[in-house]
Amino acid sequence: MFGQPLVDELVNILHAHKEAVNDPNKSNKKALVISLHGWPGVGKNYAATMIAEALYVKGMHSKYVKLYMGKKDFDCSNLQQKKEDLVATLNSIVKKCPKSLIIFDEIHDMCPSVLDTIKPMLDHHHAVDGIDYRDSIFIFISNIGGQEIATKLLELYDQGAKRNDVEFHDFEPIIRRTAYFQGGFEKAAAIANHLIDHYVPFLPLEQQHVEMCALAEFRSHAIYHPTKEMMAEALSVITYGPNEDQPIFANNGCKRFTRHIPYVIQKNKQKTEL
Ligand SMILES: Nc1ncnc2c1ncn2[C@@H]1O[C@H](COP(=O)(O)OP(=O)(O)OP(=O)(O)O)[C@@H](O)[C@H]1O
Repeated sequence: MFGQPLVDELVNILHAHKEAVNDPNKSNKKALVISLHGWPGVGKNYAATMIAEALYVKGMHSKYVKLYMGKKDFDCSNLQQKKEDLVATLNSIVKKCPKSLIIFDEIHDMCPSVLDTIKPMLDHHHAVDGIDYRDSIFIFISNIGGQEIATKLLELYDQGAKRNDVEFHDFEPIIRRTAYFQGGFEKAAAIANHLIDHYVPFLPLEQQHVEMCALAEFRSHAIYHPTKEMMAEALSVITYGPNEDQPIFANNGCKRFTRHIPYVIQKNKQKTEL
C-alpha cells in the first residue's frame, strides 16, 4: 500500500478487535465497524481485499465474506424487500460464522435508509434476532469525503505538515459531517449514534505514489525494468488536481493502470518485434 500512512493503523485496529473477540471475559461489546473514505483508485478496495485475505483462507471468496455493491444491490426500487433480504442473509451468515466480514462498497450510490436496517447489528447488543454480531466486522467503502480529505490535506501541507504527520482526528470530523448528508449515509443512525468505530481517510495519491503503483503493476506482469518510454506511456493517463493551479493529486489514483499497463506492454512487444 503506497502513500497511505493512516491505513497502516488498520492493522492495530484489527488486532485490538481480535484480542477482544478472543478475550475469555468477553470484553467485546459490539461489532467492529470501519468506514473507508477517499477518491477513486487510492486503495480502499485493495485494503478491504487484503483484510479478507488475511482473515480467511479463501479471502473474498469465503462464504463468510459478504460483499454488497451500493448501486447494484441497493438502488431505491423494491426497497422493503431488499431490506428484508439483507437482514435474512446477514442473520444466516453470522449465525453460521460469528466472525464474518460484511463489506458495503459504493455507499455513495446506495439508497438512503438501507444502513438503518442493520443498525441493531452494529450496536451494543448481545444478540439480534437471537444472533450475536459482536465478533463480526463491517466495512463501509465510499468516495464520500474524498474532496474534503484532499482540501484538508492541502491545508495541512500549507501549515508545514508532512504526509506522514497527519492523524485520524485531522479528518474524522469533516468526513462524519460530509457523510451524514450523502448517499447511503444520509441521516444514517450508524453515524448519528456513533456506531462507526473508525473513519479511515485514504489520502489522494501524488506523483511518486502513482509511479510506485505503475512499477508494481509492471512487476505483476514480470516486467521488472520498464523502459523510460513505457513508464511515460503508462503515466500519460494520469491527470492531476484538485484544480489546474494545484496539479498535486492524481485524480483517479492508480485505478487506470490495471487496464492501461497490459496495453503498454503489448504495444512495446509489438514495437520490439518489428
Ligand atoms: N495506495 C495504493 N497502493 C498500492 N496500490 C494501489 C493503491 N491504490 C490503488 N492501488 C492499485 O490500484 C488498484 C485500484 O485501487 P482500488 O480498487 O483499491 O481503488 P478504490 O480506492 O477502491 O477506488 P474506487 O473508489 O473507485 O472503488 C488496486 O487494485 C491496486 O492495484
